[in-house]
Amino acid sequence: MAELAMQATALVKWFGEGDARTVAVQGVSFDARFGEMLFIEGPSGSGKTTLLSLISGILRPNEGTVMVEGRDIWSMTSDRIADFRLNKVGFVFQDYHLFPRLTTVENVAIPLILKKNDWDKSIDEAMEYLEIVGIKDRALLPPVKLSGGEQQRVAIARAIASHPDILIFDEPTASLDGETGRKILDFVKKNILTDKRCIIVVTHDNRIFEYADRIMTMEDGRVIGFEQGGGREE
Ligand SMILES: Nc1ncnc2c1ncn2[C@@H]1O[C@H](COP(=O)(O)OP(=O)(O)OP(=O)(O)O)[C@@H](O)[C@H]1O
Repeated sequence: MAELAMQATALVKWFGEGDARTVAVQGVSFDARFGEMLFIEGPSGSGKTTLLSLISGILRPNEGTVMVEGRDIWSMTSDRIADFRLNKVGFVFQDYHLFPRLTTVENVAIPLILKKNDWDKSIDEAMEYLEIVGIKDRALLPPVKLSGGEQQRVAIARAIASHPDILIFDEPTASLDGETGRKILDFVKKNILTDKRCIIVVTHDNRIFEYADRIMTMEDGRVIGFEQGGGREE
């Protein structure tokens, strides 16, 4: 079996207290393996976003552990947790979160600059990631001049600039038409998924389930099942 990139055990997260308490995640355990594309699906409000925040070092669980490289991330100091967020996890958000006043290449260079790299070197390196995602010719344009699929690629280039072990996509196809969505998933599976990385995709879009290696289904803050996905390879 492939090596584990992350192992979550008995995670619990609630918001509010007393009568106002909502238990968003109620005892969730799962692992993510290097080289796999793991989909997390479930109805709105089932706890998917909260779970992602717990495993990516954004939100501290009330109970449970998130083991990465043999350590519970939540037992680390806040500096180490910040380091984990910056270096081990990448996010591609549904609405891309690109900065409109920066050029495409500057958007991709942001994580490199945050790591205190030299500006020119960061731009050069960002160009390499734009080449990987196939839109180097768009480097000097602002994101608003790009199509939805191209903006998604910018977000992917920015996410992989940190060389994350765990790359998380939140509803990657929600703003794309069916064909562009499938093209993006094909591309990600062929070019972004490696045997040293795992990709977690949160989605409602059953048109793309064929790309999953495993599909985890959530309901009311709990995992109600795992299925093998199509594991599609072109
Ligand atoms: N910051 C918060 N404060 C209070 N309740 C919250 C908070 N964040 C989430 N919740 C509640 O926790 C539950 C799970 O929400 P969550 O956003 O994790 O679900 P989801 O499956 O990601 O939903 P969606 O698909 O709509 O994004 C919901 O009942 C939600 O209202």
